[in-house]
Amino acid sequence: KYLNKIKEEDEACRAALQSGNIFLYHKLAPLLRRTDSGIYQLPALQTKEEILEKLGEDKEMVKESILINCTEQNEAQFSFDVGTRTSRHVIHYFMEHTELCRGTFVDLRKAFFLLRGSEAPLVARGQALLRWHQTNGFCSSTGQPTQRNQSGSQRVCHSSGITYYPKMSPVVIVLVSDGKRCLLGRQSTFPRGMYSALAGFCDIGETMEEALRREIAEEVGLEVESIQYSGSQHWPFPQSSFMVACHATVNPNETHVSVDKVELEDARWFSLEEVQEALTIKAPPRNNKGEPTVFWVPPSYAIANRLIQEWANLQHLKSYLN
Ligand SMILES: NC(=O)c1ccc[n+]([C@@H]2O[C@H](COP(=O)([O-])OP(=O)(O)OC[C@H]3O[C@@H](n4cnc5c(N)ncnc54)[C@H](O)[C@@H]3O)[C@@H](O)[C@H]2O)c1
Ligand SMILES: [Mg+2]
Repeated sequence: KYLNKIKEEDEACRAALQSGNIFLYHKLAPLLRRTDSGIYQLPALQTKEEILEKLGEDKEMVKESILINCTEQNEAQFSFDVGTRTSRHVIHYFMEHTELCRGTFVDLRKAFFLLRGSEAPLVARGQALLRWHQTNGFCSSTGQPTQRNQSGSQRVCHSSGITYYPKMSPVVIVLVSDGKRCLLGRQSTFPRGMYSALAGFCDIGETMEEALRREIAEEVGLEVESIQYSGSQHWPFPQSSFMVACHATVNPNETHVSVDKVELEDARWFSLEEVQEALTIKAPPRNNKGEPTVFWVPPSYAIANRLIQEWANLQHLKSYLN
């Protein structure tokens, strides 16, 4: 309820910013702090904190922070990108003084690896909102500048009256099984050796089930028999996607895979043993060119990993019951 209030009411949001926590980014790369015990955290800065006070007149810019969420104690959480402003003074200040907040700006993919628990989705959400504001400054109907509200939950074109809201693209991601094996594929852009569950963007007007059946038919030429929903995830790469994750089965007598070579470099069936081995790999061994040398699957922060883990668990349960 409180989150909704500060999202909608400019005055309440300005007040929340006074005592709220701010997470810093530089050109969409979040600031992380390494603790003495070697754990990485998201440093939550306060508007009154030394580093922000030192900005002098530019301190006003902090008012442009975007509301991300609030904690259970009703502390508002904001994101602020120091790298997008023309003021070189500010950018240099932060790049040279990151030690003041005992941290460094790191690429979001790396941050996903380093952070634990709820901090990874929080940092992704902060980045997604900043990215959306940075790319939606103009109305696509009139070409006029759009104005944000204080929280950043929307932008309005006062000339056309159109209100724009932060956008996600729905994507269906599916782990196909024939009862004994699961189907994984890779795009040529994936790191070497990494295979993942198949995924695809939903077309306008499609249901999730229709998108799933179409993607599997298009990418590997298989006909899905049954679908089971597993979970969902916001995915910030390369832009905000809303990943809907499912398990699906095919007829064990109709498992011939016909790979669409435009979309995928390869797709094939993997046994439980192969999958189990891949799930134990935290960082794949690499050759002297730095390329992974074994079959591995996406890391635990990706919902593909959860699908693969669930499938392996189910196979275990089945063999135990037999
Ligand atoms: N979190 C995870 O575990 C996980 C795992 C696999 C893939 N993914 C993500 O799923 C997404 C979709 O997977 P895919 O690449 O196989 O999709 P896909 O099979 O639909 O193929 C991508 C193509 O779809 C078209 N397209 C249609 N609508 C689009 C839109 N809104 N944005 C971008 N392209 C669009 C483009 O031509 C693009 O080249 C990717 O962004 C990928 O990062 C996430
Ligand atoms: Mg795909």
